[in-house]
Parts: sequence; structure tokens; C-alpha cells
Amino acid sequence: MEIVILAVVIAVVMVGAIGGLVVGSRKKKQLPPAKAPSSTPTITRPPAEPHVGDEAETPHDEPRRTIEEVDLPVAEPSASAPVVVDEPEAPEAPPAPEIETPEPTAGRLVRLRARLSRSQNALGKGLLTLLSREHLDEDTWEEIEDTLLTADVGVAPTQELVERLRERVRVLGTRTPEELRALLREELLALVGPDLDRAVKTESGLETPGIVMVVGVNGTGKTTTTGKLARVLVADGRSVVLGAADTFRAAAADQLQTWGERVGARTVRGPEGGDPASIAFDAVKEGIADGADVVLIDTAGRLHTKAGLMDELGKVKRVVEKHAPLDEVLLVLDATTGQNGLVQARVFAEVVDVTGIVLTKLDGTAKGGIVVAVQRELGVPVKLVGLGEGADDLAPFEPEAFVDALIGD
Ligand SMILES: Nc1nc2c(ncn2[C@@H]2O[C@H](COP(=O)(O)OP(=O)(O)OP(=O)(O)O)[C@@H](O)[C@H]2O)c(=O)[nH]1
Repeated sequence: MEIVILAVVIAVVMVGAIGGLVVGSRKKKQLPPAKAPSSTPTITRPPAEPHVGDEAETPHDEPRRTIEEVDLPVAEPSASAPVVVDEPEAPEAPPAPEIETPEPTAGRLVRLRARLSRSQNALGKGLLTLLSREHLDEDTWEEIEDTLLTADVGVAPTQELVERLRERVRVLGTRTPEELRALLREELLALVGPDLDRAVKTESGLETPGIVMVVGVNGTGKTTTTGKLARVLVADGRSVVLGAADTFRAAAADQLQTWGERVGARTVRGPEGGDPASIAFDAVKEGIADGADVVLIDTAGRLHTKAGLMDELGKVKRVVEKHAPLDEVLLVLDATTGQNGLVQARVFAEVVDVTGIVLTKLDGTAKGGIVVAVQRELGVPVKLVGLGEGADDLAPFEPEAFVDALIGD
């Protein structure tokens, strides 16, 4: 019996102890949060990377906050953390080139006449001064002749001009400056050839586009001229395809393409060092497929003395003509090279039937007389003149405006 009583007492004590424990633990959970001791670090928003001008430290009088009072820090991309972007950003496309509106071609030579000032001073003004002398003796006529030769007019045209001037001055007798100017104008104009057909032929008259090929020795300005001509045509409302058959000079195709993009003209090009004839062929094919008005083919610069290169040019022409006949073969001559240009002209004309001449860099020379000489040499008219490096510095050649620019106002 005593044992039973003892067991009951132990049981009661144990139940009481367990109950107290449970209650105690519940009480602990319900306790208000203990105030954090001052040594406990508070979790605050991680300090942002300091910027120039930021305070170096958090102000000390700012009340400390407990963990419950602090908002979770908003995740901020740090310099070291990888930035996760939902969608990979597409690489930025290069901006589409802006299509330019080229200047109208009419009257360009008049606008650019100041660029002929070097020829004007050497040729036009020089002649007027000499002709205005009171006594036109043999020495003076010789000086007049020299002036013409120095300006690259060429021997035969110079002699013809001097003959005519002598005759007319003699008939005129006393001369006023106005009369002399008019006389010189007339004679220079007759020499330049006011009646030659100088239109760049870009209309084939067939279903196919007009085809123009641009040829010449190195560095005369073929690519630049092809680009400028594309602008002239676009300004006149024509659609143009460019053929970059200059596969010799690495940058030529890029250069041509840039010219084309500026006026919205497509460029057909091939691999560097590729076959120029096949690129020219493809360009015309593309022009036909596109229904373009004109295909302009730029060719590599080649020395007229290299037979292999000249044969290649003949091949380009023949291959293009499998599509349709060429409407225009423009020979680009650098006006500053003077008489050497005439030799080039002769050889190119033999190989590819040059139909028109482009005289470039007339802005940088006193030798404007080359216009006369080269036409005489080839029997082919100067159709365009380059008067600067600007995009619209290529002008249709107008004999009147040219002579007026030479002799000044
Ligand atoms: N001042 C002046 N410079 C010009 C004229 N035409 C072309 N040029 C410059 O002449 C240089 C040669 O021109 P390009 O068009 O590259 O010559 P290219 O004949 O195609 O040269 P290659 O392909 O190497 O034979 C460039 O710096 C042009 O800007 C012009 O009328 N006046």
C-alpha cells in the first residue's frame, strides 16, 4: 500500500513538472521580442557605392532600428553582381544611312566657276592682258602662244587660235577692252566646240538599263566620279545600280557602296581580287532584274602601258555586252597631269571605244586648256568636269559657262 501511495505521488509530481514545462515554453513564445542589446548589429540597407560628393558616413544621430522595423533591402545591381536580363538585348542595328538629296545639275558649272580661278588667271586673264597691249608685235604674239601652250591647249589648236586672233585684231583696228573680250570669247568658244553632243548617254532605248562604264589610270578619280555621277542621275530622277568592278584597290568597293548608300543606289560587288568582268556582268544582270534606269560600272585604275590590264578592260566590256551594248564609256583624266593624259586617252580609246571624257581636278590646275587638247586628240567630247572633292562638285561641261569662267567678268 505504501508502495502504491509512493508511486501515485511520483506520478503526480512528474505530470506537474511536464505541465509546467509546456506552459513555460508557451509563455516564452508569447513573450514580446526582447529589445536588442546595443551591441547587436542592425541590418540596414547595404550602403550604396559612394559617389562623388556623397557623405562619407551615415549620420550618427540617426535612430537605430531593429530587424523588425527594417524593410528588406531592395536588391540593387552591384558592380560585381551578375546582371540578369530577362531577354538578351538585340545588338543595336547600325542606323540606316540618310538618303541625301543631291543638288540639281543644271547650272552647276556656273555655280562652281570660281573653282576655275587658276585657269582663269593663267589663261583667260593672261590672254586679255596681252591682247590689250597697244602694239601687238611679234613678241607679244609669241607670248600669247606661250600662254596657250602653258595652259595645255595643245600645239595645233594654239596655232589655229593665234592665226585667227591676229587676223581679227588686224581687221578690228583700234580695240576697246569690250571688243577684245568678245573676240576672245568667240574664238575660245569655237575652239572648245560649242556644238558637240555632251549629254552622258544613259538611255539605252531598249528594255535594258543604260550602261555606263568608267575607265582610266590609277587615281584619276574614277570611283569618285562614278559616285558623283550616280548622284547626278538620282537628282534627275533616275534609278541607279552600281557595279564595283574595281577589285584591285581594297577600299574601292566600300567607297563606291558608300556613295551609293547616300543616294539609295544599290551596289553589286564581289570578293577582293575577284574577276571584274563577272562583277560587271552581275551588276548589269541585277540592273535588268531591278528594272533600274542606269547601271554604272567602276573599273580598277590601270596603266595604259600594261597590256595585260588593258586586255582585261576589253574583256569587261565584251562580257557586259553579252547583256546589252554599252551606252557610254567614260574616260576619266586627271587635268593636272597635262599632256600625259593625252597619251593615256589614245590607248584607252583604242581598247574600249571611249565615248566621253571626264576631266577631274580642274579646280587644282591652271591647265584648263586640256579640255581643247583632249577633245582634239580623241575626237570625243568632254562631258563632265570635276571641280572639287565635294559630293556635288561634278558638273556637266557647258562650253559657254566654261569660257566665261576663263575670261572672267
Ligand atoms: N580636287 C579634286 N579632287 C578630286 C576630284 N575628283 C577626284 N578627286 C580626288 O582624287 C582622289 C582619287 O580619287 P578616286 O576616285 O579614289 O580615284 P580612282 O581613279 O578611283 O583611284 P584607283 O581606283 O586607285 O585607280 C580622291 O582623293 C578624290 O577625292 C576633283 O574633281 N577635284
